[in-house]
Amino acid sequence: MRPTPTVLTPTQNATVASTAISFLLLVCISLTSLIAWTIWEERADQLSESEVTSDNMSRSLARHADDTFKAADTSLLGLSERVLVDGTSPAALERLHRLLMLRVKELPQLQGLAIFDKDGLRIVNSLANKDEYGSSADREYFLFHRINSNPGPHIGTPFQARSSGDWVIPLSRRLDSADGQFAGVVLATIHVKYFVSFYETFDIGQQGAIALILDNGIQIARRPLLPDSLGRNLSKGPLYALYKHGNGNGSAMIKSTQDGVERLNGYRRLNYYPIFVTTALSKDEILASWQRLAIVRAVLTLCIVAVIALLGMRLVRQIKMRIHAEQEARNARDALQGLNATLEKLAQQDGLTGLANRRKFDQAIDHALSRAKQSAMPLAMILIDVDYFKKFNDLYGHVAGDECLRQVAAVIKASEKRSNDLAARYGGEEFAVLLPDTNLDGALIVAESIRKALHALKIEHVGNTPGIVTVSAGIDVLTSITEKDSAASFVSAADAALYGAKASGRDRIQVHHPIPATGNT
Ligand SMILES: Nc1nc2c(ncn2[C@@H]2O[C@H](COP(=O)(O)OP(=O)(O)OP(=O)(O)O)[C@@H](O)[C@H]2O)c(=O)[nH]1
Repeated sequence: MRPTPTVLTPTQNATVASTAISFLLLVCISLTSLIAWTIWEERADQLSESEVTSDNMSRSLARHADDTFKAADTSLLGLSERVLVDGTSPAALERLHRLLMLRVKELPQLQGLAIFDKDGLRIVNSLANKDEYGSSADREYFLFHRINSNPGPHIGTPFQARSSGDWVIPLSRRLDSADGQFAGVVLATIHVKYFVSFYETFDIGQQGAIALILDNGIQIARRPLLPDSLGRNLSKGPLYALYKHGNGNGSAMIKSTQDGVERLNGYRRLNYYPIFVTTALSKDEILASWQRLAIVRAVLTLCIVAVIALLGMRLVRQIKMRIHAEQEARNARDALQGLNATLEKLAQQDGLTGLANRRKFDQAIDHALSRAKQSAMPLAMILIDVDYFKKFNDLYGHVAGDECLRQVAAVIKASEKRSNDLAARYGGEEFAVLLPDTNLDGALIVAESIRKALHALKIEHVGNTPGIVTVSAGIDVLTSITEKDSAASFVSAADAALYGAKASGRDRIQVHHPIPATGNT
């Protein structure tokens, strides 16, 4: 046996449609959110990887700068010792000059070495023509050592060497006489381009930057080397603030005050010298490959979401069409049921008078009989017949006869006082009234009221003795229903009474039992 299909109510159908729309929205939003979250996570990973790279580079560059300054500083210590031990006799200075030239050749970072006396006058230098560029009294490093008794190394602001015009970083130490008085300065100048060339060997992208910055914020080397890079004071910038307030190492995303580019800056302090190195990778370049991938992913995701949305909308449309079709089918079914009910009613109605027809009346008798049997209540029937109706038709015509029957029917219909009372056209000019729970007295009252009401209408009928249309009626009342009582016997008893009424002069009521007839006799 095929299972009966489940029919949903309109509310349930609407719920199905809205659930489908909600599901569709949920899928689209979830998918978009998931991809957006993944893309964002990948961005964070990319930045975090670059942070590690930048930190590693800063570490190795700090080590390189330490080694570079250390090698030069070691030479300065050796020279100081030599001057103190050998003195400054012409022969000693001649040996010293050769030694200085040798050191400069050995160490590629060195631009030159020089020793100055307490007045800043050159004692000896590493130049081939040792008599050139005799004084440094105006140089920052000389002025620094003259007033600072600290014997440690000093790294000053870069300047252009008078001998070559190259930018150099001065690394110097103070010379003290045997009695502790300022005796001069021993100086090593280090090529800025030595650092810059080294920094150029690293892959830091087109917009990356590497810088070497003194502890006081003065920049002493940078890649790329801009015209105002060297000697620039960065102590007011955000990177310097971070460096000063942290432990000397770290990283941060900072917008450069030098060229306006936003970069991820890793910074690290040198171990032996008051300098820190910073490696900056451009944020745009770090995120460039991520950005390309993110755009492709976003476009693909939007395409997928659009396809899902389109298919989903089609599905929802089909659901709505199905709901609509079901609604229409329901409406058609309701209309059909209404039509059936009308047909059913018409099938039980008399076309001329609108009263119940014979078929309906027969059904009603059966039903009333079984009810009366159960309830032991009386059941009455009145059969009514228009007197001399053949004559009426003959006198006034069939159409007038029909109209007369309609008027008689209306009078009889008015006798239906209770819901179970039923007035019917029994056939031709004969009518019947079924009165459940009604005894003889009640039935007589109803029959008499019909007869009188018709009198009151005064429908002319010259073929009838009173001159108006009258009716005769026969009544039968069943007080206690037995097995031998049937619809047929019930009707025939009433019919017999009606026959009696006709026979005894018409326009009267006769009861089936031998009870004296009432009326105008
Ligand atoms: N106009 C019209 N006449 C009908 C209709 N049904 C039955 N008749 C007529 O009613 C008449 C009944 O006549 P009879 O049965 O001889 O009875 P009667 O003339 O009323 O005489 P009594 O019943 O003895 O008083 C017939 O002429 C039928 O043609 C109807 O629907 N319309």
